[in-house]
Amino acid sequence: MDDNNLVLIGFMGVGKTTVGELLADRLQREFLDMDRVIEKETGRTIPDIFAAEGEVAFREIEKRITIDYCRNTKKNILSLGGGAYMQPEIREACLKECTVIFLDISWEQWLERMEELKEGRPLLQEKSLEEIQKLFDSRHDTYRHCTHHVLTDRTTPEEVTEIIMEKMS
Ligand SMILES: Nc1ncnc2c1ncn2[C@@H]1O[C@H](COP(=O)(O)OP(=O)(O)O)[C@@H](O)[C@H]1O
Ligand SMILES: O=C(O)C1=C[C@@H](OP(=O)(O)O)[C@@H](O)[C@H](O)C1
Ligand SMILES: [Mg+2]
Repeated sequence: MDDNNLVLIGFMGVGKTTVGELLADRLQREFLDMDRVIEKETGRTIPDIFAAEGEVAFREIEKRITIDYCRNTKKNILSLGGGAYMQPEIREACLKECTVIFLDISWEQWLERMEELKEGRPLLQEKSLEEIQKLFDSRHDTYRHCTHHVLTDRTTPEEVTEIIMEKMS
């Protein structure tokens, strides 16, 4: 395996943070959840940033910090926030500098998990189900521009980690 960062992308709640931690353990690499990095660097929680400054301001902070980590670190496992990859500059930096793993999930399977995901995710609290499904569909067209694609339906985080390990070997 090369020294590239491994970047996990996919919709809110698909398992980027959970799988990222497991993967880092298996590979003996450092794990960085970009939402947590943003919270540490700004001294505020993600919901606080959305509430006080709005989504546009959050996206600017997300862009600056995510691109910095993609370009200027090596050998880490980075889990991105679900919307980060929609920003062309972030996508370009990820595809140029990192190995990008798309964790995919069907809408039906995601719906089963939705209620437990609302806490701490402002977009899931403020949007209707119809709006969330539209966002889900449109984002999936963009996530497909990746290095590796892993469907996570009916698969445990440990199994998803194993699938990624096989793809990397
Ligand atoms: N493969 C999976 N199967 C079932 N539940 C999962 C799976 N991956 C993650 N989860 C659960 O879904 C929730 C969201 O996971 P998380 O890793 O925070 O997602 P993300 O970082 O992509 O938003 C957590 O409660 C986690 O335990
Ligand atoms: O999809 C999105 O736009 C967002 C996803 C969240 O991260 P997770 O994908 O880890 O939930 C977080 O960055 C923020 O609430 C916005
Ligand atoms: Mg996460």
